Amino acid sequence: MNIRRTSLIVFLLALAVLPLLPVPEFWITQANYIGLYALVALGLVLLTGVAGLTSFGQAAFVGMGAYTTAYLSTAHGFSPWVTVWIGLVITAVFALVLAWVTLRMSGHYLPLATIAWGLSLYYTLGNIDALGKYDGLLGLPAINFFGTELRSGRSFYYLLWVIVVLASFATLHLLDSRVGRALRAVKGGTTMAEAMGVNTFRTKVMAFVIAALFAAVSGWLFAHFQRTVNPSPFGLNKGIEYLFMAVLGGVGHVWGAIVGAGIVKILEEQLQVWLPKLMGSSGNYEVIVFGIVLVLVLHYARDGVWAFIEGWLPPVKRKVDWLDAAPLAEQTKPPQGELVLDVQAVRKQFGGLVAVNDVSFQVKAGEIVGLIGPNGAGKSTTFNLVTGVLPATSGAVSFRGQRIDGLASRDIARRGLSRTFQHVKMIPTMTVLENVALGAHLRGSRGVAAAMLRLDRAEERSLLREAERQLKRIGMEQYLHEQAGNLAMGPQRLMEIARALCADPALLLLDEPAAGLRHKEKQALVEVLRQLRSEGLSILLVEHDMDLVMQVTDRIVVMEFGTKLMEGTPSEVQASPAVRAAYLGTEH
Ligand SMILES: Nc1ncnc2c1ncn2[C@@H]1O[C@H](COP(=O)(O)OP(=O)(O)OP(=O)(O)O)[C@@H](O)[C@H]1O
Repeated sequence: MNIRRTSLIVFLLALAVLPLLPVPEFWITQANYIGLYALVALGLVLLTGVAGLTSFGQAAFVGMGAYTTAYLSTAHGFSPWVTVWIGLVITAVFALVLAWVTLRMSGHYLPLATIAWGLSLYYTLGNIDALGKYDGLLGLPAINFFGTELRSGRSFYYLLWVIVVLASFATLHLLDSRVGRALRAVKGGTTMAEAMGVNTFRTKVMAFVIAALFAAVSGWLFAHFQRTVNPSPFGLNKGIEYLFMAVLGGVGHVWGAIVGAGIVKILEEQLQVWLPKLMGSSGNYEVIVFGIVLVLVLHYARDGVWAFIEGWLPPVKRKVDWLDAAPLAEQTKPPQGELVLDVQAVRKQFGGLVAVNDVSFQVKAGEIVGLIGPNGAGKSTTFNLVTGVLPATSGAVSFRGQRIDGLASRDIARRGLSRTFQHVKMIPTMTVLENVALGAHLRGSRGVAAAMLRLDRAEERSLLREAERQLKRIGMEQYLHEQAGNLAMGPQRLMEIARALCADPALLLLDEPAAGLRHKEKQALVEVLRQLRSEGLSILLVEHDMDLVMQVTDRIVVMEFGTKLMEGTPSEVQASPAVRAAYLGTEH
């Protein structure tokens, strides 16, 4: 048995036996608070650590769960087992609205909006008569668990920690799934994820809602643990503290949430005892210490405490369980010679600059077309117009007879057009296999619930099988379990091609695939491209390496200053004085 599994079992056993030991009640209370906090921090692992979205407003969602159950159980006699669901629904609605409004906007809108949300809920709760204003509500019932009232800290402990452990495993399962890969892809910007067919907005909203729901469950438990609620634990300060726990523990790691919650709770307790003694007066001095610790952590240990623990553990090795998985369905491919891509007088203006000036060209099934030109000629912009990254100012782009200009990248990807990037875009902390499996996102359909409950395994095995098949197709099977971030530039670019192939495209768009490659790697790339063409794939290739372009392309479109200079076979282009002049920068 490996050390990871052993450590996990030891941890779970320790959790299970703690209340049975003759430890002081105070320990149990501490452990309960750690569990309550860990549940909120767990949501932040998904939201901030994995999806890269910062929220200071989680305490407000805790308050929502707590106050819903407090009010309904005291004023209307609802059972906590009913109020938990009502709290979750109310929280989901608020989280959806908040996410809907703020997540479309980039930059600092979300953190700012969550600060506003944290502040406003606190003052709202404190001003509603029915909720007891700042005094809050008293006399909440204890949770009744199959006839047993969970009144003592020890009995409450089990319900709480079972929920925390289940939520941790559900989060781990989610991260190791189709949706989890999409969520990780969102962090580095939306372009790559969208090109792989991920609806990045929906994915972010999903993360926000899940984090809010975890917080609401924590609030529900908190309310019935304390048996009283008031607004102060749900204010902005606490929201910042939750974020601190997640960052300190290791914001990208599920177990970091528990570690962070544990450290903060114990530290807080100790500091509250010692600091007033040291300072000679009472006050919230621990907040100052937390601030300093946070700055130090962000400076010296960005990945938090868990990263250190992780460093001691052996690397996770994925079990190969997909060899007999059902193959994914494939789209019917266009017959050789059929018009695949038709670019008609496409134009892009950036203010006064015409980056692409009424350019037209076509790509037929089974051919490799090169798009070349000096720096700044407009190749990448043309590429982005075709793939939906940029909207065209005018002109038309059709793919297999249907207009695709104006469509989102992910909708274009769905039609069978897949791409790589000039600067490799990948998830460095995932393995090569997982990165490539992201390319097959649109070929799967299982969502969050299936992933959390591990009901997505059959589909997941098929996706991984396909990823392995594509890696083998381009000769990269030896890198399957390597962390993508450890790869040299050549294999990284090949990995991007495998990822694009995983989408089962009819047309592959490669943006400077040979950039940064060594001679041998370029030769390998030439072989890969030829092989793909022989398998009937069409390829549009933007490339600066003339040697490679001349070796693999059937036709070449030359651009200069945003316009199409000429189009022809490699030998025609090589013989053209105009092309030579364009590259040498002389008049023609
Ligand atoms: N978002 C943008 N805003 C303003 N100008 C832009 C933008 N993107 C590109 N341009 C300009 O459009 C022109 C074409 O750029 P583009 O990147 O398409 O050229 P390229 O042929 O791909 O060049 P390279 O080979 O260096 O990648 C350049 O003058 C560039 O500065």
